[in-house]
Amino acid sequence: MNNITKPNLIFKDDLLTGENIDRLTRKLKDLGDIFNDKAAFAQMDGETVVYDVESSFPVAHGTEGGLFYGITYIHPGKVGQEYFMTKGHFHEIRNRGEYYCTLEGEGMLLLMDENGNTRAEKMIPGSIHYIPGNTAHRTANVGEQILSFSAFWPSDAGHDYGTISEKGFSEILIEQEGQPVLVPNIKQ
Ligand SMILES: O=P(O)(O)OC[C@H]1O[C@](O)(CO)[C@@H](O)[C@@H]1O
Ligand SMILES: [Fe+2]
Repeated sequence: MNNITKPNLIFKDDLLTGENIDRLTRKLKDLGDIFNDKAAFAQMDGETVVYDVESSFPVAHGTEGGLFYGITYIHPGKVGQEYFMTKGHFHEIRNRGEYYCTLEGEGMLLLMDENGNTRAEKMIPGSIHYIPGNTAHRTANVGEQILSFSAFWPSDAGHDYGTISEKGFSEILIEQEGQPVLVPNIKQ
């Protein structure tokens, strides 16, 4: 394998044409509970798009043994010191894992286990990230352009947003002196 040149991804758009495609846009007004700086949030336009997700569902939701594919595009921006980021979730069937592959931009993937231990992985174009089962995941755009990444997850995984929307992650990602830094979440 050492001498093989890895191909560029060429399926970025092809899989996302045709039937069974879902397109979702999340705006600031949909994400009021995830940002800690409520004063900064209140000053911003709720219609601002934070991220778009295009997903391909070749089988019905809940089908055991199938796989879904999606691309998420997170716009650059911050609410106070916190970067624009996804809602974040555990999977409804907790032990289901997922892969992310970064396409463009610069990001951080936050991973939190069920004991509340949070860690972060840097996302750069081409980086591949394994999200184990029983792990909440959230992605933040820490760059100045769009962060896009593809995701592959089991069609029976489902999304559980409840825990995260209530308590958040145990650590939050903020900009300090121009750098992304994880700090304890006072909400917990
Ligand atoms: O579902 P959230 O937390 O808004 O984040 C969107 C991302 O998560 C997924 O729902 C899958 O885990 C993808 O479709 C997308 O990459
Ligand atoms: Fe997921």
